[in-house]
Amino acid sequence: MQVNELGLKNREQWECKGYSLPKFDRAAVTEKTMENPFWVHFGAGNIFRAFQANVVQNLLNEGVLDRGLVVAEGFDYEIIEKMNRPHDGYNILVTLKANGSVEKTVVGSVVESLTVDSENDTDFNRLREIFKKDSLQMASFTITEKGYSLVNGKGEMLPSVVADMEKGPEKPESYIGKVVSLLYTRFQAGEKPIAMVSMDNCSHNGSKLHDAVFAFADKWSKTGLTDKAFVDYIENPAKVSFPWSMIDKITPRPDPSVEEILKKDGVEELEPVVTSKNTYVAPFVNAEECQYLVIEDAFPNGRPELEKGGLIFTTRETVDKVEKMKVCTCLNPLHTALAVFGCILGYDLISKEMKDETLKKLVEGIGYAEGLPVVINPGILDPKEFIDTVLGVRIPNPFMPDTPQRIATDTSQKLAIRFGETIKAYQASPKLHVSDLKLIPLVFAGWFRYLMGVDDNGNAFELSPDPLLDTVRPYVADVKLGEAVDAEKLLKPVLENEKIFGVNLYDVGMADTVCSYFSQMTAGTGAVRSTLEKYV
Ligand SMILES: NC(=O)c1ccc[n+]([C@@H]2O[C@H](COP(=O)([O-])OP(=O)(O)OC[C@H]3O[C@@H](n4cnc5c(N)ncnc54)[C@H](O)[C@@H]3O)[C@@H](O)[C@H]2O)c1
Ligand SMILES: O=P(O)(O)OC[C@@H](O)[C@@H](O)[C@H](O)[C@H](O)CO
Repeated sequence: MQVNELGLKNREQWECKGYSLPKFDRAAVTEKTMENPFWVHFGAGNIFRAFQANVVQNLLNEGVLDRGLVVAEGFDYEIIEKMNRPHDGYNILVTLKANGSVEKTVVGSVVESLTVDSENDTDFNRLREIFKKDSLQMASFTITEKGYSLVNGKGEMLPSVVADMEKGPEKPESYIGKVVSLLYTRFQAGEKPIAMVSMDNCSHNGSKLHDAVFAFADKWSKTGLTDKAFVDYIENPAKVSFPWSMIDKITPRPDPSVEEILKKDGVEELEPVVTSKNTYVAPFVNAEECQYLVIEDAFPNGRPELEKGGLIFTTRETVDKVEKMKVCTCLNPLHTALAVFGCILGYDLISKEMKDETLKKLVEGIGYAEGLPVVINPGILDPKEFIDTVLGVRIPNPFMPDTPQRIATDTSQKLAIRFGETIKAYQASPKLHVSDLKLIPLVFAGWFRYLMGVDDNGNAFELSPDPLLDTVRPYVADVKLGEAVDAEKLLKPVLENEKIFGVNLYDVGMADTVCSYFSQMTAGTGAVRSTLEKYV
């Protein structure tokens, strides 16, 4: 049983093992998609495989859609070369339900997989061709928060961005440079409309994508590297929109326990790959059942009826509220708290952490007591019910192989949005006081303690990748467990960094608390646990 066109010819073999297979005519769908593509997704990672690709598959099965997806990978070409192409774009989605049952679906809705590489003429020219098509309605993105950044940890423009800004849209190297070059192709083809939809977990994600795109369009238009009117095209929402969105579906990395289930069924060549750029991909993806994708309804070239697949289209204001609810209070901050302390306390599963009474109390406190008071009810989802499900069903799901190490990736990029927004809301409130926040500073102190790369037993552990590691690790490099530490002297430059925390922790009066917690957490082995027990 191979996950590819040939291997899927014997449908019975798969169906008798309980796999749901695509019910549409894939050859016909491929042909139509090649001719009239409507949706290109940038970022061929796990969330896309588990969520968007499956939504499109369901709509193809129901006959709501007659065309599939094109996926474009602009950062980690190995994903396309080692996964998508050998498997003809197929992928197995394994849904791990909280009651222990498992649903297996072969997803075949991705009918074209391309690298976004200006050195690869075949793929890049094909993308240019796609961007010239009248039929193209949306380009979406799950490229992680750092994918939108044009600068490094020190705030300096990335060399590839500097080069592209100077050279123009012909042969760009940087991710966003390549995307803007494709938009320029669309502009040149007759200023055709398109929605550029960021689906990453960052605040006001559409604006983040817009700002990065605008920086190139503005520069190129001003320096004559593109037509002067290109920037007006980007800035005209009737031509190019940048809707905000909120996406939610816990999608851990492909896990060996799931690989084993599929192997037992007789599925072959399942081995996951960890690419040289650290993406964990396999011919299968494992995810929870629960999912939400809420998108601002701003599609200048129209859009398919994706609401029939469960997506919610609404106003920007509602997306903002729903995103604040999920990313800033009711899910992602709790994840990051569990990630940081999970790594220090030696956990390798998020669900196991929820059996640790102290950690459970910690995330309940961050969610219900500190976060919930600043959540504005978005109307389409109830915040209290949402957090009840997150803490009662989703995060503790023992069948989900999610790890603190995955979630700890890029923590420096996430603290501002996951906690800073709450701090700002306390600052702005006439009734609430930043000094009431006792657990959020505990997570910040925990992050500094995490950066030491030494667990609570005093053993070294490997930190998850993060673009700021080289910048922030040196601040704690000389701290030794059991030795007195002048936390303020060491940590001040970081505590002041609004980019990391969303606020200057001195200005909001939280720096002293973080320093005090950090000193307590470094008092010796076991000090992280005892500090948590003291304050939670
Ligand atoms: N996995 C989840 O549970 C989940 C849920 C909701 C939202 N998301 C969002 O989706 C993003 C991707 O998650 P995933 O599960 O697909 O991760 P993944 O590790 O499977 O894939 C990451 C994707 O981002 C790309 N990427 C990584 N660094 C990049 C960079 N510097 N520039 C451009 N592209 C880069 C990779 O090439 C790959 O396509 C997350 O960062 C988050 O914003 C994930
Ligand atoms: O994907 P990241 O790296 O932004 O964050 C890690 C997790 O918190 C995240 O992936 C959640 O699983 C997801 O946001 C749930 O919808």
